[in-house]
Amino acid sequence: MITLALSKGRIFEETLPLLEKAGIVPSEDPEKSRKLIIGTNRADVQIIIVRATDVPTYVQHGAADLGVAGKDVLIEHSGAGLYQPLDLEIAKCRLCVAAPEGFDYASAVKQGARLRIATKYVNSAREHFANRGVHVDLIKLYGSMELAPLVGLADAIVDLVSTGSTLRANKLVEVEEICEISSRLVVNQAALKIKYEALQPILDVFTQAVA
Ligand SMILES: Nc1ncnc2c1ncn2[C@@H]1O[C@H](COP(=O)(O)OP(=O)(O)OP(=O)(O)O)[C@@H](O)[C@H]1O
Ligand SMILES: O=P(O)(O)OC[C@H]1O[C@H](OP(=O)(O)OP(=O)(O)O)[C@H](O)[C@@H]1O
Repeated sequence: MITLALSKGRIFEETLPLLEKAGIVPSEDPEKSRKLIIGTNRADVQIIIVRATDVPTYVQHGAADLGVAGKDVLIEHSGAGLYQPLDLEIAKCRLCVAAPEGFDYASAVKQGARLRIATKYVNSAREHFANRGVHVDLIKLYGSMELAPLVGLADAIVDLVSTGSTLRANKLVEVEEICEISSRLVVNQAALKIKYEALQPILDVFTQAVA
């Protein structure tokens, strides 16, 4: 049995066409079903539905043989035991620093001010501000980062931006790009050896599909 870990929403939807090319069709839609283990048209392939941030953990421990996870998630996770053979170029966005429209971020940085930064991405944020020599207090949040500066919890945020509509709706502006984000295939290193004959054809199809 091959077990693939996916999160509901954009990762599941954007991975579907790749799976189809590999001849794998899920037998249920995770948006409609409460099942966490979904079968496929192939008796030897199943899909487990997990939180996006949990995908690397399931694959690292071998509870899933492979999975799809955003680079943002992989940077925050240690990545130990994970083979990352492929950028699938799906779920594309960028990790950014954003601040309220009226906040002069550049001069605050120039003056050496200590900034309060709210984010789910503490490792990425810590590294970014350390590289730039900006003093920050990081405030860990688990979602809706855009709210933090609006209610005085933070001066700025580090979050994902795609169309920019969430920032605009909350009167925030992007002040720095940290890195581009897309989702990667992650494979359990031991599974790749033990289940090579079953896994390699799937990896090959995915590789061709994104070439
Ligand atoms: N607006 C976006 N546009 C494109 N890709 C995005 C966007 N937001 C997030 N992503 C990418 O898709 C991945 C999955 O996002 P999703 O919103 O499904 O989960 P999440 O809510 O961030 O995670 P969790 O449920 O664990 O808190 C993210 O890790 C990121 O790589
Ligand atoms: O620049 P935008 O296109 O507005 O996308 C950015 C938003 O998307 C993500 O959130 P989340 O995945 O929770 O929201 P979504 O599913 O509505 O994109 C991210 O945390 C931002 O809030």
